[in-house]
Amino acid sequence: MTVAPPVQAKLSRADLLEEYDQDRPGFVLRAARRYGPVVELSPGTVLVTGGEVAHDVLRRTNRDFLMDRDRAWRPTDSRRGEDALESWMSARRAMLSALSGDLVGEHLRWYAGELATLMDDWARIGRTGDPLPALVRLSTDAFLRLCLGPAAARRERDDLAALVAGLLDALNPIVRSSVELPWFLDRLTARRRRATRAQQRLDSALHAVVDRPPPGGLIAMLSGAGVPAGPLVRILVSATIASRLVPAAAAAWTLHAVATHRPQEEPGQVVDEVLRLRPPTWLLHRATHGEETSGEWRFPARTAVMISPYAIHRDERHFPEPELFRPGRWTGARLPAGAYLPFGGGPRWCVGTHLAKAQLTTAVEVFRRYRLDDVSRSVTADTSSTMYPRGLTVSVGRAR
Ligand code: HEM
Repeated sequence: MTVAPPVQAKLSRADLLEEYDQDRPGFVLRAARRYGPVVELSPGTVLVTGGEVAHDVLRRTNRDFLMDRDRAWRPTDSRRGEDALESWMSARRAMLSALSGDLVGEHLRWYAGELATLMDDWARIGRTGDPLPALVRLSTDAFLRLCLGPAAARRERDDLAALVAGLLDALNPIVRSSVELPWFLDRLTARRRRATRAQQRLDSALHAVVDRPPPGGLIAMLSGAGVPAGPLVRILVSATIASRLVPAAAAAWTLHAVATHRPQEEPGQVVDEVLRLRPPTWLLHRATHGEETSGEWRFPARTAVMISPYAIHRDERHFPEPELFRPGRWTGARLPAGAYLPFGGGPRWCVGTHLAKAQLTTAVEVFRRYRLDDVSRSVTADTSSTMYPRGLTVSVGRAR
């Protein structure tokens, strides 16, 4: 027999949103402690904080749990069998394979050099100020250079970077808000029209590149592998957005961890521990269209499912003393599926995982060459969309 997730006690939807907006990660952790792995926050919205259920939901994405965040429940093209989904999945297979090959080796050498130049600049001043904007510029530029190839002119990358930034600026008020309008109202709002225009500008710039891809880059490689222009542009839009703030947030948390703890463990373990405590994508979203069950839980039709890697990564069964930063815990670690999800899971796990982990490991190696101290007054986590550090300042001494 299956049961519906419990309803969060006696709070109106407005009260719930207010409590959530005051301290989103704290809200999620309290809900996990109070109600267990699955809780219905309000009718139609379920929060998953248990790794086992999260793994099952992610595994069944594209079939039973869809990528839709659209509360209007319009017909979706994110379901198995739809042409748009099939072409997306085939483009992502091609991108995954390209990003695990030779392309990344040269890229990492360039990335290490750029990051060292940035650190040298900071060392000259003696401190970073807020490091996030510079890290955002670096991660955006890094992915665009990978796309266009090392020979492409700097100006071409800068032009595309401006369009990516424009689209994210336009999307920001929409994704940061905890209130979602029904689609027929949403599409009439000025903010949605602005986002649509920004997306069209980026789409057409990427189409122009895909029509005549510069040699030696990811786009030329994917075009050469037969990925059609339409799906290629779609996945490039998604990847250019995904490779801007999220990897920069991860790099900023890594800088913070190295400056605060001076960890001596393997760089890869340091990265795993940073992403455990500070997963930039700290909430994942899925939706049911029909009624679904997972283990003992029943998810009614048209449920918005929020999955919290942030809470899942604090499960004491797998991570004793979970709030402590302890990279050594990763030595010989064997975790059950769903216990660690910084890059998601199931068929829609992050396409950039290999690239992102390699960049972060490189970043640990570069950061360690400097004398770093956390001199921030207080560092808090901004969680209105991606989890990134606010208030971080690091004092930077010259390379030893
Ligand atoms: C530390 C850095 C990164 C983290 C923590 C991260 C995390 C994630 C997560 C959790 C998802 C799954 C979202 C979901 O299930 O709803 C995702 C998806 C995705 N990521 Fe990343 N990501 C990172 C870097 C990158 C980079 C560098 C790229 C560039 C290729 C990238 C491209 C993508 C794309 C295209 C998707 C969508 C996949 C799909 O829907 O099929 N990510 N990322």
